[in-house]
Amino acid sequence: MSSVVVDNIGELVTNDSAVGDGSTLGLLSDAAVVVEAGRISWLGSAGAAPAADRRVDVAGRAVVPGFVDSHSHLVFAGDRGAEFAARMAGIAYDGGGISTTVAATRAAGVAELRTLVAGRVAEMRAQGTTTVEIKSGYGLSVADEVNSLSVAGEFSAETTFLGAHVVPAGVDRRHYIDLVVGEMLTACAPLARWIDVFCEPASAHAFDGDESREILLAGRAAGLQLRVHGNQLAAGPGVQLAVELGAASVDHCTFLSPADIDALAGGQTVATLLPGVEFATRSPYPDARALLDAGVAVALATDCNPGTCYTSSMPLIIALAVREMGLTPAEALWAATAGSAHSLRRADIGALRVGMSADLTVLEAPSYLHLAYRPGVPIARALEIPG
Ligand SMILES: N=CN[C@@H](CCC(=O)O)C(=O)O
Ligand SMILES: [Zn+2]
Repeated sequence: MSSVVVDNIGELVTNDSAVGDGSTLGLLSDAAVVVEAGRISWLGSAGAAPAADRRVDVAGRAVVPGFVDSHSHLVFAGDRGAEFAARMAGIAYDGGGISTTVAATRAAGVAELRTLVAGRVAEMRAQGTTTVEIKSGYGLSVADEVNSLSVAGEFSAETTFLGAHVVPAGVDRRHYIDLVVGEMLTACAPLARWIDVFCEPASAHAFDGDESREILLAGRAAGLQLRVHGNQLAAGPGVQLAVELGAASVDHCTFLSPADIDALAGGQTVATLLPGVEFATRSPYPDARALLDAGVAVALATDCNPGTCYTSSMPLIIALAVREMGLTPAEALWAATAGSAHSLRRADIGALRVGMSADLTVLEAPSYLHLAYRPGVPIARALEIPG
């Protein structure tokens, strides 16, 4: 079997406190990583690396675990730049613009959607993301949700059925929920690992607590694991429902009550924060410090979508988490890698250890600190390891 040594790593972030400096990030300086068949077979001091068939010299750059973007809506067509401009002029986001994207996505064929998603995934990889979760949710008919998930599955194993994104325009609410938990779920479950629901109290577009519970339980009965969009537009039932049902993740968490934080601290559900959304909707940022100080597991993701946050950049999200939510640079990097992997219940990504996937991101920098220190500068890229 052919082996590759990635050598001359100035600073290696492993996310393994058992190695290196003993910190949560498990920092090693002057390090090397040996890769065989896509897995890490050795890592340690560069001088002690075993012989390998090929060598990639990263010339003293920092290497971090590939970013895990655990929340994205990449399967869409169309553009909502004008909606963004209106929001910057003071119009609040309420989810109503989703119907614009649904119309454009339905009008696009599978081939066009495939091309669009391929471009977005390539854009993410060029910025250091090595795993991306991809949701449906802009089809909202049986055929269009199936098409969206089929395309998503060509690019990721982390596919999420989000038929319960909004009630489509002109469709009776109860009729649509029956479709989501019935024929649509039956058709989509074989194409997805996860089910998600946009849960908001008293929203014209999203689903309330009882509706969300019904949809999530139906998804679980169909073999899907649970994720929730919760507490994005207002405080509400999303977070506590997610914890009660043992969802892997509740995402947004923009408006949290003390009881929400207590529930998260006592449960198994990761709080996935999406600060690009607050940035692009002029909303208050979630109280990340309160979550971390309460011992809640926190992840970071882009939420890349055409409405609330059209960025594919995990480095931007890390910079926002540090500057706007008070995470330390180390907490932010951990949340964007190990934290997000945990939110996907994946033990093979998000850290660099022997046996784990060799998802390495190289930085045009001597230290991971530059991810937040140099916002907007394209310093991160997923490392291509020669086969
Ligand atoms: N809130 C629900 N869904 C997306 C936005 C969808 C859109 O506006 O197109 C989100 O995560 O913010
Ligand atoms: Zn989302």
